[in-house]
Amino acid sequence: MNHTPSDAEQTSTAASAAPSVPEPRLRVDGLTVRFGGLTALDDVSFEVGRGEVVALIGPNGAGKTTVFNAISGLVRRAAGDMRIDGAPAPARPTGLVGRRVARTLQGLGLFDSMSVLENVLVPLEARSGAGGRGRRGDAAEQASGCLGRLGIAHLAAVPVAALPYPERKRVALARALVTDPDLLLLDEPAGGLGEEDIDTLAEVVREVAASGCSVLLVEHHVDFVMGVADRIVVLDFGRVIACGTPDEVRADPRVEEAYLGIEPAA
Ligand SMILES: Nc1ncnc2c1ncn2[C@@H]1O[C@H](COP(=O)(O)OP(=O)(O)OP(=O)(O)O)[C@@H](O)[C@H]1O
Repeated sequence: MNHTPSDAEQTSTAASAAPSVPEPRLRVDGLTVRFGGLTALDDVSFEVGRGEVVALIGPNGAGKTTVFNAISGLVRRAAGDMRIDGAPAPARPTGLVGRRVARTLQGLGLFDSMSVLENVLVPLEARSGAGGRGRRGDAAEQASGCLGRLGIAHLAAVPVAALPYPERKRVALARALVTDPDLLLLDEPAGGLGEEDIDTLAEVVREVAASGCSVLLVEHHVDFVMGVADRIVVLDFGRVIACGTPDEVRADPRVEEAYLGIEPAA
């Protein structure tokens, strides 16, 4: 007997034949965070794909750092779902262990009395616990390689306290990159840097993304963001007011009004 497939069967066959779409590296869906009576984030949704650079921009107090803190499990969500490679993001920071997520901090958070190399070894030693001799050797090699990648290998033995701010920022970036993360969260990476250092930073971010690592960055330096981001998410008063390519976001009158400081045309 001839069998003509029903619409439902056709749809089901088409669905099973369709190539599976990989999960985004990070999916934030309906994220809401409250501090007492203040709603710092209100139903925020966006994604970061694999090897994609996404920038979060917005005025002071818009909620950018709170997004990072929520992803890191440092603040409690009132609502929303967050997934890293399809698995729920942790509710506590310790839940990030083993998740291949690294973050830099606005305040850098370096150990000033320790050398550059010792600082960059910290996450590797934390990962391997006490570690055996062999693993310590591997870690030192890995850390030195990372310092070389960021052009600061010659500073390995220098105490961090003796370094000028731009070099300290490179150390903080090296400490995040040394664990070879799949998702890198950069909190104001260009802040306090001169033009030359910002150009170098942009190159590093592009290289990191080209290697498959996804980058989510919070940044006020608009030229850096426009040059390095594949997509930009604009927050204002805890809500997403625009999302798109740099050109799309630049042309959006809501963004000009809220953030870029240009009066929208009447
Ligand atoms: N731990 C906290 N307790 C109470 N309020 C907080 C806390 N953290 C942030 N906020 C408030 O939440 C809102 C969002 O702050 P957040 O630091 O995320 O903004 P931001 O966009 O990163 O700002 P900036 O660009 O100045 O760093 C602000 O009104 C801030 O005062």
